[in-house]
Amino acid sequence: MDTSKLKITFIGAGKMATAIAGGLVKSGKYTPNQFTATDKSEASREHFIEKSQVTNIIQDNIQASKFSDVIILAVKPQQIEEVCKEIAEVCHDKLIISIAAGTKLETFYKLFGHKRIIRVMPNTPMMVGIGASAFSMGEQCKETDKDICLSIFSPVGKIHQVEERHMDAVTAVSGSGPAYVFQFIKALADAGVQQGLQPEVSLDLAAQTVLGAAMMVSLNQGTPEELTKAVTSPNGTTYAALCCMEQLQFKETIYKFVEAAANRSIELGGGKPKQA
Ligand SMILES: NC(=O)C1=CN([C@@H]2O[C@H](COP(=O)(O)OP(=O)(O)OC[C@H]3O[C@@H](n4cnc5c(N)ncnc54)[C@H](OP(=O)(O)O)[C@@H]3O)[C@@H](O)[C@H]2O)C=CC1
Ligand SMILES: O=C(O)[C@@H]1CCC=N1
Repeated sequence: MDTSKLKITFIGAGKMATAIAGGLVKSGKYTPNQFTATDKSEASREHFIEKSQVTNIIQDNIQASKFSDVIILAVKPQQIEEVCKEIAEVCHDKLIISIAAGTKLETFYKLFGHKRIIRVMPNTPMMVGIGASAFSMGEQCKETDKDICLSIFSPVGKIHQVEERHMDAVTAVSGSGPAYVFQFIKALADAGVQQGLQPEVSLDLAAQTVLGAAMMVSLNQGTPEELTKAVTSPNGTTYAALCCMEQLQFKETIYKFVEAAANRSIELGGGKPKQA
């Protein structure tokens, strides 16, 4: 679709809005003047301008919403209600996209008095064009609204449509996921330092290894199991490490922290976490 005339407002210009706007400008699919952003915090406003190249940033949420076609709600879940109540009167004819963790479509229906809302769970690697996101459509969304949503999130990564009941799982896997991977990279690099490597060499080797392995999965070079097998020589170094990982319950540990994130997403949406 032709997005050249689309006007988009971010309410909240923090880390995630910066990643989306910055990634879209870098992709060349949008120009900085198609975006407006608002933020209460001066530090966030300055960071947003510096990283996204978008300079149209103000403090008035109503003004910023009035003249845009799409409003992206990018404040923390705890700030969503206040912001929606403030801008609802100028949003009757707007497509609303929320990226807030946990907050349900039903909540937005009540706050806006219409159902032209899309819930998206993005992630910060959008800043470098390799995001992963999923979305669920509100009941009054048109097919063109889906096209608009795809035109915003697909230039900066992959996007999947999911049923809303799966949004907590998406949040726990790909929304929070970059943090798990950063922790893994840091630990792998630190372990390399412990084995005698220079810190910058070890960090580069660790990051490049994660990047390469992820690319192999993403480009369908094999299943993770097949690709693991290809690295593992009989009774070799990888085999020794994999035995140790199994003993340390590596997989079970991942299940547990992903469950903790999903449960927190459920709580943020006003629900009761699932029992383990
Ligand atoms: N960070 C991530 O990786 C991801 C975040 N999300 C979701 O995105 C949303 C934003 O997260 P994130 O970018 O990390 O958060 P940030 O805190 O970085 O950004 C939110 C910004 O909104 C500002 N703000 C608060 N109240 C208002 C208001 N009334 N009007 C305008 N601006 C306001 C905040 O200012 P102040 O700090 O002064 O309150 C802050 O600068 C959250 O709902 C989160 O669940 C989803 C996927 C990934
Ligand atoms: O930590 C959070 O709550 C947000 C949602 C997903 C990633 N960051």
